[in-house]
Amino acid sequence: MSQNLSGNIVIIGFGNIGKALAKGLQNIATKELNIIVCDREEPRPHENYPAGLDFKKLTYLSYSNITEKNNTIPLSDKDTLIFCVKPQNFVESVERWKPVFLGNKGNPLVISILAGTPTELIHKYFSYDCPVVRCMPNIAATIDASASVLCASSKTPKHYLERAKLIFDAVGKTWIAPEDQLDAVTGLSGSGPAYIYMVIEALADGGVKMGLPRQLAIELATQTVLGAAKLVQETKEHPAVLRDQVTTPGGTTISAIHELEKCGLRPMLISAVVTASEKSASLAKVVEEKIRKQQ
Ligand SMILES: NC(=O)C1=CN([C@@H]2O[C@H](COP(=O)(O)OP(=O)(O)OC[C@H]3O[C@@H](n4cnc5c(N)ncnc54)[C@H](OP(=O)(O)O)[C@@H]3O)[C@@H](O)[C@H]2O)C=CC1
Ligand SMILES: O=C(O)[C@@H]1CCC=N1
Repeated sequence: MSQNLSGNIVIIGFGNIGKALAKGLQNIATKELNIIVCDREEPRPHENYPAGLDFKKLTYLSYSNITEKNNTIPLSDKDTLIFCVKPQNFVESVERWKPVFLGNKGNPLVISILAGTPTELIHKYFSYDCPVVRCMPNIAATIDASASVLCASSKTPKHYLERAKLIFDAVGKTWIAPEDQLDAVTGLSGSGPAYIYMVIEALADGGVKMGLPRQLAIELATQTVLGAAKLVQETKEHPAVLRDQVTTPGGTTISAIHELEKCGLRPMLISAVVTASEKSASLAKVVEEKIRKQQ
């Protein structure tokens, strides 16, 4: 897989997801494939970094150690820029980093993982010449377990989408989907890990309430979520079929399911995905407004 990737992969924005991608991608770094990360500031000692992140496998650029005057790193067609900043910081990040990376050598692939930001806006503000791919990964990229969904802009030749897929294949599983599904993907698998952490925490609290030690309760809740997810993935059974296999007639599980139905677990999770998808779609306006003010 990694033999087809070469050049530079530049991650702009070294926050939560930027660090996760850097941690995942450092494993495919070679003499021919450099991973460059860019943020406003130098790494701060008190910051949280993913376990195993190795700064020696990365080149780190900050506002203070690179300036347009003293360094430019013109990227070519075989290089890739991945924007990992918040939508409201996209315009500022283009202003700051475009002069560093866009010389006259070529047009790198530009990947945006910004929630809610259409490829058309990336073209409009960054470049109409560069190929543009939009991707929604998730935080499990840190351990090569991301669910990532990709789409290319209509102007982008297919082989660039294939390159983007190779990059995200290195940090988990990937799917290709039409761009109009990316907000729904964001509400489901982009934000989804947060919902599952809440589920794990609440299950563990239930165990603690019933007398289990906290650490054991967290480990059991985690393994239960992992095992249940793996069973769906490996058997490809509908989740309802697997749920029925746990639900012994007159047993414990059906009593709990009755309680979950009364409390509205399913409508609650459906609403969570819907509201996060709608919020994602609304973020395009934030970027549009920033672009309008800049022009
Ligand atoms: N977190 C997640 O699980 C996922 C996030 N995303 C998307 O990724 C993007 C980032 O999210 P997240 O990592 O959570 O946010 P964070 O705030 O954790 O990270 C953003 C990082 O970008 C930095 N930054 C801001 N402006 C610039 C700039 N001009 N140049 C370089 N770096 C800059 C920020 O620095 P500073 O702190 O100084 O502002 C910060 O370190 C968002 O668009 C989000 O929609 C997509 C999928 C999953
Ligand atoms: O919360 C957010 O906006 C980002 C997008 C998906 C996950 N985190």
